[in-house]
Amino acid sequence: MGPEHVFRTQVVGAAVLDDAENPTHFLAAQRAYPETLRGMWEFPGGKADPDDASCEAALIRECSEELDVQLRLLDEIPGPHAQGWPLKESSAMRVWTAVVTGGELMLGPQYDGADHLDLRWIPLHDDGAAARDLEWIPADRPIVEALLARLR
Ligand SMILES: Nc1nc2c([nH]c(=O)n2[C@H]2C[C@H](O)[C@@H](COP(=O)(O)OP(=O)(O)OP(=O)(O)O)O2)c(=O)[nH]1
Repeated sequence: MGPEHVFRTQVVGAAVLDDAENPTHFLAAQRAYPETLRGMWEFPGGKADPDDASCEAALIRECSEELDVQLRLLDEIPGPHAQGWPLKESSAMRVWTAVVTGGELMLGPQYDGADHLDLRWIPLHDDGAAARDLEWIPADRPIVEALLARLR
């Protein structure tokens, strides 16, 4: 896929950090559906709709709907395409670091959302061991590496 490839579906994802200045953990979410992705870990987010004013607005909306929290976006983790990181032939994801500015994340057994089986804070300063140990959606692995490299 060359740099001119157009991805039909724009996905957006958040690498939610526990702190903007001195992050020690980021949030990973375990997908509940579809069956082929069930149990795999991802960045919370979803598809941008035509109604969203921007990808940033889409990401804030998705996280409000799915996680019931307000996010402040920090920096984009730039992927190899203008549309971000390729997921499939037809889709790519733009990813931002972010912090929670409103609401409260429900983790572990308290989490009752339909989209995820589990939400977990993953430590950043173990050389990426805990992050790499999760069974990520395969397309997310390079994004995880870029995140770890950026926050090292
Ligand atoms: N949210 C998210 N989706 C990802 C990641 N990696 C990855 O390959 N994907 C894929 C899975 C899905 O095919 C697509 C995102 O769709 P989604 O199901 O999360 O989006 P949505 O909430 O708008 O869902 P829907 O209404 O269409 O069900 O991108 C990731 O890290 N986060």
